[in-house]
Amino acid sequence: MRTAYSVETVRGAERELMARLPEGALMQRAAAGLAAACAGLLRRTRGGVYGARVVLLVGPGDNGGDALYAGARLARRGAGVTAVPMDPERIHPGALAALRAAGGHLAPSVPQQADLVLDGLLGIGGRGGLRPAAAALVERIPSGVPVVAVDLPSGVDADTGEVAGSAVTADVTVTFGAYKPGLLIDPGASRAGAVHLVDIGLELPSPEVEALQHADVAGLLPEPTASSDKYRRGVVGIVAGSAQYPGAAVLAVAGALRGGAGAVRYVGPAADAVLARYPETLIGPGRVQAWVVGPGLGAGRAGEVAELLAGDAAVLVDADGLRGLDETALRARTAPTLLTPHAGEAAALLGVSRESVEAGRLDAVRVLAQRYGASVLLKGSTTLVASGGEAVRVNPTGTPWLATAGSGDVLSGLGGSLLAGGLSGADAGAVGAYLHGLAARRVGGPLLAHQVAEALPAAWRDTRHP
Ligand SMILES: NC(=O)C1=CN([C@@H]2O[C@H](COP(=O)(O)OP(=O)(O)OC[C@H]3O[C@@H](n4cnc5c(N)ncnc54)[C@H](OP(=O)(O)O)[C@@H]3O)[C@@H](O)[C@H]2O)[C@@H](O)CC1
Ligand SMILES: [K+]
Repeated sequence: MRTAYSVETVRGAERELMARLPEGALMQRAAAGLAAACAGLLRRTRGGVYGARVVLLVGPGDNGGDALYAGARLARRGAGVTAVPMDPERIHPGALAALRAAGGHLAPSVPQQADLVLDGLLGIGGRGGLRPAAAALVERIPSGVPVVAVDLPSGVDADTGEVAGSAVTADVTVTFGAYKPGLLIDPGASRAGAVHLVDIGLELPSPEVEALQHADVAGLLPEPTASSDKYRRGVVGIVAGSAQYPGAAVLAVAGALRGGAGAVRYVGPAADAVLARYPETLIGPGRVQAWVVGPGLGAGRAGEVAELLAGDAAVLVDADGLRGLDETALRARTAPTLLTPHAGEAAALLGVSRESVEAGRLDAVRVLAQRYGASVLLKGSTTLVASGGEAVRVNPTGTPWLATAGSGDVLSGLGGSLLAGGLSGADAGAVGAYLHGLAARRVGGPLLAHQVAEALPAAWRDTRHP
């Protein structure tokens, strides 16, 4: 599991640790880890540190201090180090002295000949979009030169991954003490490059955000045992499709058949289309452990959704099923409920604009989960899953190719199948999103939704081989 902590939590842990350590010790730990990561990168790109041209972009706070101290360490190993301050009047004095003592120097503008650029403009003290002086330096980063972000790429909001205006795009981010949510959530995540965590000894409470990894998923997947039969492995029922959208039913069944349930039952007007493609499907009402309701349902079928939500099986509600959901009925349920909106559907559920959901996805998914008393999977470039007061799960396996017709239908069937296999709403959402993304990456792009469903068994096996 990869865990991430808010700025407030990191600052709290940092205060506690600092009180027990000599002054400046934490910054030295950070700088040592940063310099080691830079030296490793320079070894890979040009064979070593000696003679390398290193440029430091230096902000007014401790993030700039980290960059300067790391620059001093690289200078002592023979690099030529130039520091470009955002504001020459505000620069960490001790760190600047250390750089100068090691042979580094200050320059007023960004040299265009460089082997490595360190972005030490802003770390967890950054607020809002980059101010003009910072943005001007970022614009001058020479293209084609590797960029290492110090703690996080400047311009990325540490707590949410939001980017207001310009931001650094790094090849590597060396982060201190803990991952920050903004390194796992887009658009921040895609600005961070490969993230390298330097342990500086912080003691942290439970995380605000987490991302499953292969081993976590493998541990949660419902595997059959010698005593399993198809009913014990769970039956998932699919209420999807309409005369207008029969394909949604086929794709939801396609996902459900690959999610580990022992049987898939289909209820709705697209039975012929479903059977033609998947003769394994049971047709018509019957007992199930979990329902999937919504994909391709069309308008005017809210009664069917309400009926399923009044029952005692787990329910995954997607797409058209999400229209006009009754908050009180949802909150009264005792079986797992998983809602899987995209940003537009989430906006309708919250009564806000789509733009405001897109701009604050972490908040939106938390509020939805709280308001509806359900687990909520918010689809998007980084899919998020929230449930009660638990850490929000960030899916690390997505690919932009998944933004294609029908891929959400496959995900809903898969998630329902995992619910039928006994997973909680949050686990079914997070594991479903993970496998779905992994399967899509296996297919590559451009992809078709049914290919993602077909690649699910291979993705499932992949989680066993890290
Ligand atoms: N936590 C830890 O355990 C450890 C933390 N360490 C390091 O300390 C870093 C945090 O340092 P920090 O608190 O000094 O804040 P930092 O990120 O340098 O920025 C503050 C400065 O930026 C400015 N500023 C703000 N927004 C801006 C904007 N949009 N555009 C432009 N400027 C903006 C703001 O200006 P002001 O608002 O004051 O005018 C202020 O001067 C952390 O990320 C890590 O690298 C390690 O050394 C040790 C272990
Ligand atoms: K930075």
